[in-house]
Order: sequence, then structure tokens, then C-alpha cells
Amino acid sequence: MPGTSLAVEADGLHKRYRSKVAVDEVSLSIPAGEIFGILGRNGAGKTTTVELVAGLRRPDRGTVRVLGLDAQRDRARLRQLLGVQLQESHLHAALTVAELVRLYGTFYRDPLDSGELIESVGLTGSRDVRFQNLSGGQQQRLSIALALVGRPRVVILDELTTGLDPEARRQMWSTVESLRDDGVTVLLVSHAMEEVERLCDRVALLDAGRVVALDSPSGLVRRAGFAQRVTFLAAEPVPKRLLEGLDGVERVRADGGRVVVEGRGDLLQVVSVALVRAGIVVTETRGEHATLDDAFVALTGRHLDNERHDHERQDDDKEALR
Ligand SMILES: Nc1ncnc2c1ncn2[C@@H]1O[C@H](COP(=O)(O)OP(=O)(O)OP(=O)(O)O)[C@@H](O)[C@H]1O
Repeated sequence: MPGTSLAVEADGLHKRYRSKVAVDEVSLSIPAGEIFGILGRNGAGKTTTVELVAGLRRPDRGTVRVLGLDAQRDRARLRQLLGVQLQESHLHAALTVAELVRLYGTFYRDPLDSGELIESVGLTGSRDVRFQNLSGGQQQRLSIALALVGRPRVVILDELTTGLDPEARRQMWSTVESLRDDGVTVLLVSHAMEEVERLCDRVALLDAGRVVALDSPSGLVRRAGFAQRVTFLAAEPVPKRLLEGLDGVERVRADGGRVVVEGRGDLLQVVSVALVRAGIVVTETRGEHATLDDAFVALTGRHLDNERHDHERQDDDKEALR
């Protein structure tokens, strides 16, 4: 990328744990100032990838440069420029929030003001609470504060908002947006599509250790192959031909007892009118835009949210259409 300075350059990263290949030939080029997402199912290799980028693990093959520094050889210098919030933090349980923020501040040349930082992650009321007595969500906020205390130029956030309530989640999102305003590069690991769609300039979809697609969120959504989806439950099987002949309809299928119509244009309106005219009674009608999950399904045949979808029943599909 001529003319653009790269914050992260990962080339051909490969990491195996015994017989398990966790990261398989992953290459990433992330320009400075970008919010870059890594999205994938549990076990896809997201955490291992960012641990390799942070120099916390050594790749079996491949190289990583962060702000021009080698992630392995230049670790000491990189530590001053990189902030890392990983899923599991091993912090001194007996220290309070304020003590931990001040302690971590001493590792850096020009740390943020501890009071302001604690306030920005919503922990002012808990500043004197020991780490061991914080709730999971509070521990999470603290780990984000500790990733930011050294004014890093590159920040790695792993599962930024997992376990946070909606208000705390929005607060974290605006913290990330203000990092962007300051020109900080953010590497954001997530399996929350909404978060990635809202925050990220570009996203790598990771599956089984490989990058299966890399694009802007809207560019990825286009790979779903359709723009709109309407789903509903019908009292009796719906003639497939009725729906397939409608304007804008590209695909009609059944899923878990629901009828699913995919296509483009004003699909909800077109489908609803046709069903009413045909005298077909339906309930729970929903109109949705295609999502990153739809793109992931189109690319890999599986849903992003393995926990929610792997248990879905597939055997009653035939009932909904005729
Ligand atoms: N220290 C380790 N030893 C052995 N196997 C590991 C280790 N860490 C991760 N793995 C395995 O490597 C694969 C990738 O794990 P990783 O944690 O990078 O994935 P992830 O996408 O971050 O998953 P999650 O969303 O569940 O955090 C998984 O199959 C995992 O079980």
C-alpha cells in the first residue's frame, strides 16, 4: 500500500498446538488508524492470531511487524506502543482498581491520568474495590483501562464487550470510537456481529485458522448473495411456487418450521401482500437485512454463532412448504 503506513503487517502466520493447527497461513496488512475486526466462531483461531501479533506467542512460521517493529525481536520497544486486552487477565487479586491502574501506568513513559481513565471506563464508583471483588463486567472494563493506560498507538481488544450489559457495551464502543478519532489502530476480536458492523473499517472472517474473507462490513454482507430476508410461520404448508414467482424473490426455503424468502427490493411488502391475496394466514413475520452471519454462512456453510445455531432442528423443514 504505497503512501499508507502500516500499523500491522502479518505475513504467512502459522501456529500449531500439538496436532491442532490454530492459525493457518494468516496474512494481514492493517493501515495505521484503522479499526480492524477479526470475526469467527469459537476456536477459529482469533485469540491465537492476536497473541501472535502482540508477540505473546511465537509463530511456527511467518513474521509480524507492528509499527515497523518485529513482534518477537523488538518486544521491549513494542510494549511501549502496544496495548493488549486479552480475554483472561491474571491481575493481582488483592489490589484495587486505582492501585492497578497506577501500577500499570508506571510501566509507561507517559501514562494517562488514572482518575480520568477510570472514569472513562465507568469504574469511578469502584476505584477502591479490590480486583477479586469486582464483577465480571467490571473486571472486563478494568482490563480495557489497563490496555489503554500507556497511550498505545496500536490496541488489541479481545472480546471487548462479552459479559457487559447494553449500557456498558455502548460506553466501550464510544471509547473505541474516540481511539479512532485519536488515530490509534485497533485490532478488535469479536464474535458479536453488531459490534463489528458498527465499529470496524474492515473485517477478516476467520474459520478453522484461515482468513476466508477480508473486506469492509458492507462488502462482506454483499457476499451473502441477497439483500433482504423475510421469514414467517404459516398455519399450513405454503406453495413454494407462489413465493418464487414474486418480484425480487431469489430463493425460497424452509428452516426450522419457518418459511424463509431471500431476495431484494421491498420484499416484506411484496411477500405480505401475496400471502394475504392467497388467503394464507401467517404469524411472526419478520423482515431483515442480510448480516455478516449470512455472509459467513454463504462462505463456509455454517453460522458464526455456533452455540446458538448448532442445536437448531433441521428435520421439520419440509413441513413449511409444499
Ligand atoms: N494453549 C493451547 N493449547 C492447545 N490448544 C489450544 C491452545 N490455545 C488454543 N488452542 C486451540 O486452538 C484453536 C484456536 O483457539 P483460539 O483460542 O485461538 O480460538 P478463538 O477463535 O479465539 O476461540 P474463542 O472464540 O473460543 O476464544 C482451538 O481449537 C483451541 O482449542
